[in-house]
Amino acid sequence: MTTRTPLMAGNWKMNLNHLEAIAHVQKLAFALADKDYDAVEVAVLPPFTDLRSVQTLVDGDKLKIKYGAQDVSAQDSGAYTGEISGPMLAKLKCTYVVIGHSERRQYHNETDELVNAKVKAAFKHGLTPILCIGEELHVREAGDHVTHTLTQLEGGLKDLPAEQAESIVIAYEPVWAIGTGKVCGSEDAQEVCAAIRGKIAELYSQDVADKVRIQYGGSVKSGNVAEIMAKPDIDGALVGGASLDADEFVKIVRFRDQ
Ligand SMILES: O=C[C@H](O)COP(=O)(O)O
Repeated sequence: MTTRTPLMAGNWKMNLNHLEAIAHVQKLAFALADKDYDAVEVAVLPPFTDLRSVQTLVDGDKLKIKYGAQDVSAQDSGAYTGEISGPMLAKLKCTYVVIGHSERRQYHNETDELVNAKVKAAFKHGLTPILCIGEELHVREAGDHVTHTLTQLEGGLKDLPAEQAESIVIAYEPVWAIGTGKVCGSEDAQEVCAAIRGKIAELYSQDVADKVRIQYGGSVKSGNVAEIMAKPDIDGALVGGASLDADEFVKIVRFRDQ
């Protein structure tokens, strides 16, 4: 039985400028102790413009907090105005990169094909993808949430070798629970996360499936995180709004105390 270290990641979305980012990470660093990092991997996912400042702080103060980006280009370089490449993020020593967040799928028309290309670009440059999948409300109401989410999973993982797949992080984020305050019931979240692990076992092997960390995301707060984390196939949370409040995010990291 593989032991998976929980990953609590704060997706700041389009919030906090680079000065605010420094103050925020300093607050987190001040509050978090070695025992927190021993139990949980903690990461922040700031906007691109903050990454250099966060890197300087993390390097300079030798912080144990990890960081990453919210998106990556499928291309390595070239005439792609506005895009940020894998090599650029690798140079900033990012550990993680969020790929296929529902806000990218919805507002930037990202398809499973593009998401798959971005996953491959991330691995090519030594970044660990946090691959986001999950259904909209109408899909859940129709009872198609598992099929829909597994189709996105298969699309995102297409042609990915097992040695890469085993280190990917999957974030199950039901779109209707994002930023709405409507948290998906822990049983419902577990149902989909178990199905995700089952599909990975089918696509690769049980050994690979046992290694992959699956996060839940959607209105996670200190008040509901413990119940969610009690589920066997949920290995962490991708936290949006609540990660902007340092005290609240620290409480989420300390989910075992809630
Ligand atoms: O990436 C994070 C998710 O979209 C969840 O956002 P939220 O915690 O604000 O609902």
